[in-house]
Amino acid sequence: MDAHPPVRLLIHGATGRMGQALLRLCREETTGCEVVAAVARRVDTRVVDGVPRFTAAELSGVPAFDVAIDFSLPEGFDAILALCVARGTALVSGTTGLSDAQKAALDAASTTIPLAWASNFSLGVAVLHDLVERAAKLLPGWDCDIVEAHHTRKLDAPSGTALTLGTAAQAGGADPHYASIRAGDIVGEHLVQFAAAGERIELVHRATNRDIFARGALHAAARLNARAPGRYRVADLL
Ligand SMILES: NC(=O)C1=CN([C@@H]2O[C@H](COP(=O)(O)OP(=O)(O)OC[C@H]3O[C@@H](n4cnc5c(N)ncnc54)[C@H](OP(=O)(O)O)[C@@H]3O)[C@@H](O)[C@H]2O)C=CC1
Ligand SMILES: O=C(O)C1=N[C@H](C(=O)O)C[C@H](O)C1
Repeated sequence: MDAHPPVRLLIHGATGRMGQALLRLCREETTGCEVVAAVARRVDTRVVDGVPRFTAAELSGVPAFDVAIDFSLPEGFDAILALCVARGTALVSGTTGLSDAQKAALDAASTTIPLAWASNFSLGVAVLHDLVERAAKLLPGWDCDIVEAHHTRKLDAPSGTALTLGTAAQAGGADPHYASIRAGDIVGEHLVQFAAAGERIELVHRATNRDIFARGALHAAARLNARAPGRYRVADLL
């Protein structure tokens, strides 16, 4: 018998590409989590696979949960952050394209609840982040370019991951430039290139399946549950 009760999850953005991946993994894999509410802007069916669905307008009335996982859009982000603060629950968010005010609100909320926001929940990108900072430090004066490619439905550009990798490059002393490609159904690819006269280094991450992001977020949720308030990085929760 499992000594720990399951972590009760609210999935915010439940009908989207990421939301559907999260709900499927919670059904099919052993995650230590149980989805108690699925929220999207619009809802066609009230209960799907035993999980009650709520519209964004009904958010304040959702049942008790331990951790919210948010993969929605910037226009939905303020409401889920406010709900987690009001209920004193943890929040894992992968929503990209947040404004500076929303990023400041994340910092403010982390004084009262445990929070993990990341532009990319894959292990590979967490490692790439460190490699980029190290390469930038070792290659002063080299040109640094970050090229990201995603599916045509993606709304923000450059991607959140590209901007985070850019921060790593800047921490190493580089001055990165960005380019974005939107084509077909590309899940997510990031190339960080360092170039000088006569030579070039390319560091690349290619995601071929959204489950890597969803598994990373579920792992973060299980680890974040019942932690002290604060802002946690993916690396802190491995
Ligand atoms: N950090 C990471 O590892 C990753 C981050 N992402 C990011 O996650 C986000 C979602 O991506 P993706 O799943 O592809 O997007 P989708 O467009 O497929 O899904 C968005 C979801 O959010 C819901 N939504 C939109 N507006 C609101 C609102 N105001 N209130 C509540 N729910 C809302 C949508 O509901 P409805 O359909 O009813 O409008 C839908 O369920 C993006 O910001 C993306 O960049 C994506 C992959 C990995
Ligand atoms: O919207 C997506 O799809 C993705 N968004 C994230 C980002 O903006 O970096 C992460 C991943 O690349 C997929």
